[in-house]
Amino acid sequence: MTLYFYSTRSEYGCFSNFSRHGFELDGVWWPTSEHYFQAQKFVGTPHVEQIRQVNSPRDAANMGRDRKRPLRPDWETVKDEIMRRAVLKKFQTHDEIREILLGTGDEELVENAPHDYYWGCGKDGSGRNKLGQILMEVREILRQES
Ligand SMILES: Nc1nc(O)c(N)c(N[C@@H]2O[C@H](COP(=O)(O)O)[C@@H](O)[C@H]2O)n1
Repeated sequence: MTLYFYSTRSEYGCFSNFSRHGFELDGVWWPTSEHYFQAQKFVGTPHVEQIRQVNSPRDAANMGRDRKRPLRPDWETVKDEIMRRAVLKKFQTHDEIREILLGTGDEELVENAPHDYYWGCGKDGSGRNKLGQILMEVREILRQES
């Protein structure tokens, strides 16, 4: 069976990077994994702290996607690893969502994001579902740790 997630208000909403599950990484507290992921696009600049401090993950995403801020040149090669680090730390930090993730067993996890063909499955299901894949990798790591 495939388990789909997207909205933070629906079942498995805690799998979304927009879920309000903060964590400490790189010596500071991040309100969501979306904040961390978007901020890393601008590592070494003041935009990192600006994004960390915005209230909502939607605002963090809008800032991160705004190409008036110059994207770090190696972004395409580092973005998957950055997402993996953030998602792992999020689920290591919060017992209740770690149990939800482990409770999905070996089911396939898919981010049902209609406009995102990289992190999600896209409108027609043909997307790469990288976030779902990373969640399944993280689930395996957590299983080994438990
Ligand atoms: N809730 C939500 N809304 C969107 O519009 C989305 N694209 C996603 N997917 C998430 O977007 C993040 C990556 O975005 P960019 O690579 O900066 O475009 C990542 O958290 C996806 O899971 N979610």
